Amino acid sequence: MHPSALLDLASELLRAVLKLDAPADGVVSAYFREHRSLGHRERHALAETVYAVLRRRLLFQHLAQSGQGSMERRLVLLGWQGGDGILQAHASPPEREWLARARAIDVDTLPEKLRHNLPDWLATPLKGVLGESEFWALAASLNAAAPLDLRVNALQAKREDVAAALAEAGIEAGATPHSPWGLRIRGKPALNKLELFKRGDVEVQDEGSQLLALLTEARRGEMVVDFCAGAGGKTLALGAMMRNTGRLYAFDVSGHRLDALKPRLARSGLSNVYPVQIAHERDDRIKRLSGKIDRVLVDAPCSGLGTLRRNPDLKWRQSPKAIEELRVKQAAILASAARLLKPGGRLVYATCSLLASENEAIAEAFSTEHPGFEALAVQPVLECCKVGDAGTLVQDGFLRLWPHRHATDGFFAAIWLKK
Ligand SMILES: C[S@@+](CC[C@H](N)C(=O)[O-])C[C@H]1O[C@@H](n2cnc3c(N)ncnc32)[C@H](O)[C@@H]1O
Repeated sequence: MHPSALLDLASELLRAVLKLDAPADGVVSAYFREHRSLGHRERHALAETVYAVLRRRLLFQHLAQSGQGSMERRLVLLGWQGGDGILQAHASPPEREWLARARAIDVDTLPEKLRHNLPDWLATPLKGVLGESEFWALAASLNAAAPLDLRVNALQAKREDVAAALAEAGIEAGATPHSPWGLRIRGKPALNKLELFKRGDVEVQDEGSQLLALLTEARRGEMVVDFCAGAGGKTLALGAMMRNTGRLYAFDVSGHRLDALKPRLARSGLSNVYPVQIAHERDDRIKRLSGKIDRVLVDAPCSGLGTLRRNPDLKWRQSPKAIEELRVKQAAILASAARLLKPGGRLVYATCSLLASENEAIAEAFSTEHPGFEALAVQPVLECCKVGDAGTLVQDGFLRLWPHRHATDGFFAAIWLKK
């Protein structure tokens, strides 16, 4: 690939992503499948450029009002992540002059919106709950890349042994501050060719997701349901907590997502997991298990706004109307999943949303409408699981993780005991 073509490819890819009619990661992957000759570094440059533009879209669109060439080309020049050498060699002299002028603008003098790069419907409630100065810390962290966390499969390996094996492979990894299974990797090395990855000793999983699985305190020999299992990130953690005993049902309406669980299951050494595609949350198969389950995790479909570091397109693809629809779904799924529990059983509701409307509001409404469930405070549960600094992870009895405070994605969780 001639380097001059890279800027053109980046513009073409950005045009496709900015249609915002499909998740950006899917559009980028499809583009790379169509352009097989692109090398690792070229793919990295294109993907990171597109993500840089998505993160600062409002600022860049403002700056790109001047200049020449297509809008996408100007946005690519502003967000380019493939090294300045390529810009020096392959942007035209007028483009380079324009870029120098744009970069010299003091962003701090621009209107708020161009500094936080969030839509109003999202910025307003976040400011409301965090206050002005913390809001800006959150906005900055949402516009940075997320760290790479691993979960060590406790069934097969010890965290310190995995860290030592990674160090031998030249990969620096330190224990995550809260999850007992977590390792945070320095940089973004390719992991899937490592022997310890292939044999299922580790999975890529944000530390926050690990904590959600931990809140179930799933034990040996129990009947457990992961109600919205998806590709099974949390299912795998639950299965390891159960030491590969008992029965762990992985429900989801998406067969496609459950299919993605299968190779991960094969690596994990787990044989206690039963993936089940359900038609909807009131599927007959759920009725049959009613009152028989010890622990239910509801990792509900949500706006995903806690993952903006990884999925910056969501802030442009989500809308208040879509979130209202999700809220109805969340309440329906939680109510239906609750029927599975036996007396003394535990229900965990979780999202990766930052919005109280998908979190506290859903949990509080459930408590009001279900007197047969007693809300449990999250902190003692975390302490029981030997989670460090548990008190810093909770708010009003719920788990509340924030990228700017905890370096995790944004997560919420609530716990109930079935009386
Ligand atoms: C947040 S994702 C789950 C992520 C997964 N737990 C993990 O750790 O990788 C939410 C999942 O809920 C599923 N879902 C949507 N509607 C559902 C329903 N009515 N019943 C069960 N699952 C549903 C979606 O297909 C999606 O996989």
